[in-house]
Amino acid sequence: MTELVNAQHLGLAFSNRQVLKDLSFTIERGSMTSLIGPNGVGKTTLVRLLIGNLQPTEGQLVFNPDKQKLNIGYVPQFRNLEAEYPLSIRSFVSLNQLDSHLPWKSRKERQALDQILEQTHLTALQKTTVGNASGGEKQKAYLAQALISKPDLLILDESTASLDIETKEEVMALVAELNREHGLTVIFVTHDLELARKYTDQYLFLKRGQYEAGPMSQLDPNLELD
Ligand SMILES: Nc1ncnc2c1ncn2[C@@H]1O[C@H](COP(=O)(O)OP(=O)(O)OP(=O)(O)O)[C@@H](O)[C@H]1O
Repeated sequence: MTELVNAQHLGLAFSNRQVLKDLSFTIERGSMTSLIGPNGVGKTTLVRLLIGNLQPTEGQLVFNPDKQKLNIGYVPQFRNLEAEYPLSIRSFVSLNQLDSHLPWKSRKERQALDQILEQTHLTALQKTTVGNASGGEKQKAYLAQALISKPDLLILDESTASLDIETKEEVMALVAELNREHGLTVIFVTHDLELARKYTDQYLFLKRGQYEAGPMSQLDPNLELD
């Protein structure tokens, strides 16, 4: 595996409040890492650093290949879209397709859409309006929308919270399949240690002023968050 992200002695302070301190870790290409830790410990702050909308106050984030910013796919916590939401799943996914500024889709863009819909098992549902899709289908549509821009890294930010257990599993099984078959690199921000253990191979555990990182097999089996 090659490194995608190398965080070197990262620190982040908001005015006089130090949130992250001397944080060093790597994210390998094709890995699935759970970002865990109690409420308020700095997980969102770290995500904002990775996305590039905050700059570290100490240390640095180095990307491989060397660039200022990664192309990040981001899937937020599930938010329901009402039944009246009129876009089809296909159109919804294409909202994030930034290849051209033409008012119509090129053949290449249509093919890319077909491919993502297939990879996320949404082909048969592509004409369904998002408003009429189930919770799991909606979350898969958000996932497909994040993937259409071919991100270097997919961040699932509590993306399974507030879904029922079966749907959480369905979404994570799909992410794991995308990781296995297409080498997708994933950071899963979660409080759900069961899902983290089942679906991800690495962990980064932020504690107040400290952290732990390593293969998931080394995470304390008795750990409880919050
Ligand atoms: N823009 C900001 N200005 C000042 N303080 C901030 C700012 N953003 C976050 N913080 C503080 O930084 C700390 C870390 O917040 P952050 O949202 O990163 O935690 P978190 O681990 O994501 O929490 P949760 O699990 O509850 O989402 C908190 O004490 C928060 O109040």
